[in-house]
Formats: sequence, structure tokens, C-alpha cells
Amino acid sequence: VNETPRAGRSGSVSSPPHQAVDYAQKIDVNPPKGTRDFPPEEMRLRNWLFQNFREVSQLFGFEEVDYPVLESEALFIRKAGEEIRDQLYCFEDRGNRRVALRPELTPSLARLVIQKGKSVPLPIKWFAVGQCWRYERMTRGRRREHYQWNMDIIGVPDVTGEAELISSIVTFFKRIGITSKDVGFKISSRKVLQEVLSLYSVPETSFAKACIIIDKMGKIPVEEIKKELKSVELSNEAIEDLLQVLSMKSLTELEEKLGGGGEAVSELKQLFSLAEKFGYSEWIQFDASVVRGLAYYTGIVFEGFDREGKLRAICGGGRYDRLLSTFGGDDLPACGFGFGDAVIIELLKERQLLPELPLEVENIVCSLDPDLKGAAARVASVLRGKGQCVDLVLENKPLKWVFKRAARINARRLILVGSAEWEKGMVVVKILSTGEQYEANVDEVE
Ligand SMILES: Nc1ccc(Br)nc1
Repeated sequence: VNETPRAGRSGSVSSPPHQAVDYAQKIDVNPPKGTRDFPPEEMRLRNWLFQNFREVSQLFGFEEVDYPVLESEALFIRKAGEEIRDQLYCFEDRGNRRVALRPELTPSLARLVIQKGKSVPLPIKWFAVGQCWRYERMTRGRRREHYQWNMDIIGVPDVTGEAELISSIVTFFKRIGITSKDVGFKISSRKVLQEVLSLYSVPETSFAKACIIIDKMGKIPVEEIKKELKSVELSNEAIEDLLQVLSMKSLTELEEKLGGGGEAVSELKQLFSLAEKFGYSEWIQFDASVVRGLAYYTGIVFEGFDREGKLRAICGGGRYDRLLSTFGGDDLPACGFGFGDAVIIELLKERQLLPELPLEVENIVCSLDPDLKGAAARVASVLRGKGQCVDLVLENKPLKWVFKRAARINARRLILVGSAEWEKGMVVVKILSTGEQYEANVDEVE
């Protein structure tokens, strides 16, 4: 018998010359470290989440875009000491090009906006849901990929842009059952830091670095924060003043410190006033300690947080009016946010708000006679032609097996193709929830 012998536990086997097969060792069937598979149940939850991202984005009039997961490394090389840079998933390709798996979507958006130039009218309102990567030592056991929902507005200099973006996130939270009792937004502005540092002779190049250091507040000891701020040329006096301002939780207090004439206070006041008009005031609070960990923010910054304080930031964003010029383009006012697919699922689990998303197939069709497989295929095609979802039993299976599968796929109806009925052009329809059964012409099964 010319049957290919099956390999033993290891190594290759002798096989007929025309079947020179190399039986490799059993591969690791798990996905690469830090990455996830999405089997059907997880994929239904992911699709549900992304569908909500997309529906909210479209509700706000945004257009969907996407970019390559692989970008030139140059897009992400910033020298402000960001974690996102330290964990860049970068390599040299076979053409000796330095490339990277995108760690975020905003630089790609900036690249496309520059590429499109004046061919795209302003304001640009784009959204994307894309996989982003980081290469982190697995000792911390954290994931190396996640999907991020981004919404960005290009060409609007006023804080109405930020107010609109926060409104879209609040709309998303409400759609999935999250309330302002579960989640809030901490809001501040990088201009707060700028106006404090402007009281001291701090080099312009220190600003972004100082923001990245301050973003580590609460994650590393304050003495370490002070040491790192000194390393970017902040005086002890500037540092003490800065830390005192960063502890502020009221705009009134901030105004007493900075005066009411600066942009930081006036923009924040405008944003809180707009929030009142949008109807989401109870979702937001001023918190001067929010700076976010991306170097390119220049104004308002915000982050969504879980009020129980158990989870990491749910989302974050802000204004980045100077990003395009870092890529050689003409600057345009811009604001946007990123919303990851992991923390939100943890929050929904915490709040028992995960949706029930069972597999649901309307019909299961099976032939009672091996000679009627063709007839069963025809019945399936007729139903599918009417937009009916059909699971067609493709092999000769006992009815017990068919009923078991029907239960597993939550089929509402079992369509049986039997010879006696088929001779009359009929099929048997069984409503599985009630057991009710009737004959019907296949063209009349609705
Ligand atoms: N930037 C970034 C990428 C991937 C993951 Br997981 N977290 C953050």
C-alpha cells in the first residue's frame, strides 16, 4: 500500500523518493510571546468592541483610515526619553532599511496628512482601529501588541476639537453601559507646565523631556523624578514650583498661581464650559498632574480613568500642534486620542458588563439520505439567497449528532431533506425551541 508512513514522535521517516517529506519537530502552537490569538468567542467580543468604536466615530462624522503596520523607523525616533521609543519593535529589513512595527497611529496619520497636502480639505476628521506593537522584555510578562482606536481632528485650533473628541469617548462609554460613576477624565494642559517653566530660564529642549519625566509621577519615587528633572537642567526652585503646581486639582487654585491672562487657564476654562454644553461635565475634572507620556503634546491633555483606581488609564489624548513640522511638513493644529482594546475589556469584566455574544445560526440543513446531499445543498443555497444564515451538514451524520450541533450553534430551525418529502418538492422544518414541525416548499421557507 503506497501510504505515506506517519512520523514517529521525532525525526523524519524514510518515505518513497517522490514524497521526500521532512517531518519537523512539533512546532509551538502558541502565538509568539506577548501576542494573542482570537478564537471565535474572543473574536466576537473584539468585533463587538470595534463595531462600537466605528459606529461612534461615524456618528461624529469621522472617516475611517488605516496605514501599514510596518513603517519607517524614522517616524518614531523622538529624543524625549519616551517609553514608546525604548520599546520600539524595530529591525533592518532585507533591503537594509530601518523599519518598525508601529507603536501608535498618530505619526502615520501625520505622514498621510503631509502626503495628501492641500488635496484634503480641512478640517480632517479621521478615525482608525489598528494593531500597535512594542518590544518589551518578557520578564514583565506584558503584551506586545494591542489594538488602538484613534480619532483625530486636523485643522481646528480651538479647544472645541478636544471637547468634541471627549464627547465621542463619553458617547462610546454610554453605549456599552459605562457611566460617569465608573469612569472619569482627568484634564490638564501642557501649557500649565510651559507657563510655570517660563518663570525660570529652562531651555526649550527641556520641555518635552520634562513632560515625559513628570508623566512617571506615581510610578517612580518623587526623589527619582526630581533627580531626572535636574538632569534636564531644571533648577531646584523650578522643580519645587512645578511639583507644587502639579498637585493642583482646581482651576481656581491654578488661576491664583498663573494668573488669568495665560492660555493654559483660559483654554481649560473654555473646555469646561463646552463640556457643560455637551452635557458631560460630570465626567471630567481638572488634574494638573496629567501630562501624558507622548512628547508631541502641546496643549490640552486628557486621560480616561477607572474611578475605583484598579486599572491603568483606559484612553488618553490631547493637542499636538507641532507634530507635522517634525516630519518636515507645515504645521497644522491637531488633536486626537488613543483608546486601547485591553483595559476597557478588563473594566467591563470588573463591572459585569461584558455582552453575551453567542454564535447564532438561523438554520441547520441536513439530508436524511446520502443520495440527497445535492438536494440539501440546493435548499441551503435557496435559503442563503434569501439572506438566511445556514449551517449545512456536509457529511452523513446520525440525527443525534445533528441535534447536538444545532444546540451548540443555537440554530433556531432544523431543515430536514428527506426522500418522501423531496419527491413533492418539500422539506421538513422543525422549530427547535418548541419542537413544532411542518412541511414546506423550499421556496416558501422564510
Ligand atoms: N504603544 C503600545 C504598543 C503596544 C502595546 Br501592548 N502597548 C503600547
